[in-house]
Amino acid sequence: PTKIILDCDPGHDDAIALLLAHGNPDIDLVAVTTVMGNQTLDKVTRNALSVARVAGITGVPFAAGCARPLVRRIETAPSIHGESGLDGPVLPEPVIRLDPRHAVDLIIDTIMAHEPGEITLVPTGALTNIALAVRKEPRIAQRVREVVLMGGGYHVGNWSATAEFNIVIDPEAAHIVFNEKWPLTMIGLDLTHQALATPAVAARIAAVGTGPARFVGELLEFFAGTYKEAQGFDHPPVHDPCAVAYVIDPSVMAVRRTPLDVELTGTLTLGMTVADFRAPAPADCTTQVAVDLDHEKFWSLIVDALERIGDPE
Ligand SMILES: Nc1ccc([C@@H]2N[C@H](CO)[C@@H](O)[C@H]2O)cc1
Ligand SMILES: [Ca+2]
Repeated sequence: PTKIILDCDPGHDDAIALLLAHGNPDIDLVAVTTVMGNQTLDKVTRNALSVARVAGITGVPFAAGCARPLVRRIETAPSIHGESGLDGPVLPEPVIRLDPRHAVDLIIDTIMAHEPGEITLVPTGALTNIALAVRKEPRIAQRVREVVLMGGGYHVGNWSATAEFNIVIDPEAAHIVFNEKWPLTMIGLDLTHQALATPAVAARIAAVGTGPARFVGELLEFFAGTYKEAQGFDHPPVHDPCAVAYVIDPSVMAVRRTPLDVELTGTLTLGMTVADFRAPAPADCTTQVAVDLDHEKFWSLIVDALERIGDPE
């Protein structure tokens, strides 16, 4: 199995990414860290611990990270995720307790305790924790197997005309992460807007018939409502599990090697992830973007993970 650290801001789709990572046998979830974003740090952290209880995750360290971006003021997304950050289902009282370390230290300690090339970093929120980790311990840049992140978009924005939420709420952190020399796969909105939770998908999930499946159903019901209201989508795009799915089975999406960078001074383009598709990609290009999703294979991974999780309680 591939060992991953999931750095997240639950968030409806982060929660499903956590369930997928836990349920899929090809993933070894070695640590979970939280970062502000969809809601404040205390809320997303409490949400992560609640999802851990729903999923039956034990023996995995969870640590809270940064409560605000490196430079700018915090910005949350209650219009999509609600006041709690995980509105919809009843959230069970957490049973596991937080690791006492800061997320940045848990990330560094975990990577440095494993052999080079063993740990894959999977950020599905702002890149604040990841940026600070690689500044505090630069050696992680050559020890990490790869960074597979949900964020950005080469032709799509959702928090502005040109920028995606995870990137634009902390563009300086994103600039740091995108410019390290580690292998980096950007799973942006161009890809994740293909991961639509249609009624047929919701029906397949409901048919699993377990508590966690019902929990996901309630998440999707709320997410569908806010996505329709706030962004005019008929079905909600479930972004974050796409990053975990790529780690499980890279054939679930087509990728394209291309230089990437993050705009820090644009008026209309602040936080835009700029992909240079001019051919050929330079020999030293270590970044790639996801372009096309195998919808059927993706959702089957999620249904399979829920079937394997069963009813933990
Ligand atoms: N409108 C909106 C804002 C933020 C998010 C969160 N940010 C990323 C998508 O932009 C995902 O990680 C998701 O959790 C989703 C929708
Ligand atoms: Ca997220």
